[in-house]
Amino acid sequence: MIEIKNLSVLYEGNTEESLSDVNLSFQKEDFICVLGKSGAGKSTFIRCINGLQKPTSGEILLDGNTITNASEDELRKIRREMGMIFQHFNLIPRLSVLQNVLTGTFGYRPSFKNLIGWFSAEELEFAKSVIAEVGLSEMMDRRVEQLSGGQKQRVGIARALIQQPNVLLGDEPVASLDPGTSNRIFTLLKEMHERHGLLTVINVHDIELAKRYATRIVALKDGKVIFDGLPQDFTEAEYQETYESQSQDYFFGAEI
Ligand SMILES: Nc1ncnc2c1ncn2[C@@H]1O[C@H](COP(=O)(O)OP(=O)(O)OP(=O)(O)O)[C@@H](O)[C@H]1O
Repeated sequence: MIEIKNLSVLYEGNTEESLSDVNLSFQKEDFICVLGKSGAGKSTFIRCINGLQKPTSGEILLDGNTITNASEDELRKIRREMGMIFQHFNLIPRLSVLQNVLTGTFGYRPSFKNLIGWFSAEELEFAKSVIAEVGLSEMMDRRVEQLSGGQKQRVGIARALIQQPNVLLGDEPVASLDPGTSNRIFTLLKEMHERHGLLTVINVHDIELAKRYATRIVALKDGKVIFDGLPQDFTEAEYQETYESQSQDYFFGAEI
């Protein structure tokens, strides 16, 4: 579904590549957690997939169509296929849950409709159904600034779902949340992955979450893929190589 071929990124002014000859192939069934210490290249990787960052060399294909060399018009279509969730949610604080979720349709509606804020009855119904899916029906009209972090991320997920994407990308979506809330958000993401057949690729710092929820782990170090495999095969040795430090025993001592 997504093919990543010889992907490299060298930012202007840097001497070291931030991604270096990355080759990966992702399928619809994958729920991928991307691990790596700070600066390993995780955000750059996600930004390349959704076309926000142009690689220095290499190519990314979505269902056989180039993302890397797409025109602005093609890129707009490709981005509609890809929902994105963020660490800091990127919501509009003074708008309601419903209004924020509806902004997820802006990429594919005529701009005059966005300007006057006109939505059809079907669009409103669909927005309400995705809000129900993330468990926020009771809060539909509440301003987003009044919500907790976990609730805000649920709005972020609903805003991605309203696009009816085939791919969901997340750049550290739980980094600002406590462990219990992070687990609940991952449970929701896994449900959405299974229910909607969404290829999911998420950067995460928390290895425990990755081991619990991912169907596949990709680890980056200095811009290179150093592990691509099943969560159970990401053991102490892989942890040490990825983070250059020893893991806490409980990660590997117990079944998680
Ligand atoms: N716009 C940029 N210009 C120059 N260098 C950049 C830019 N963005 C990232 N880098 C560099 O690229 C490398 C990878 O950064 P990236 O943000 O992709 O890593 P990361 O794994 O997501 O880190 P973190 O977990 O801290 O967010 C780092 O060395 C970083 O300094």
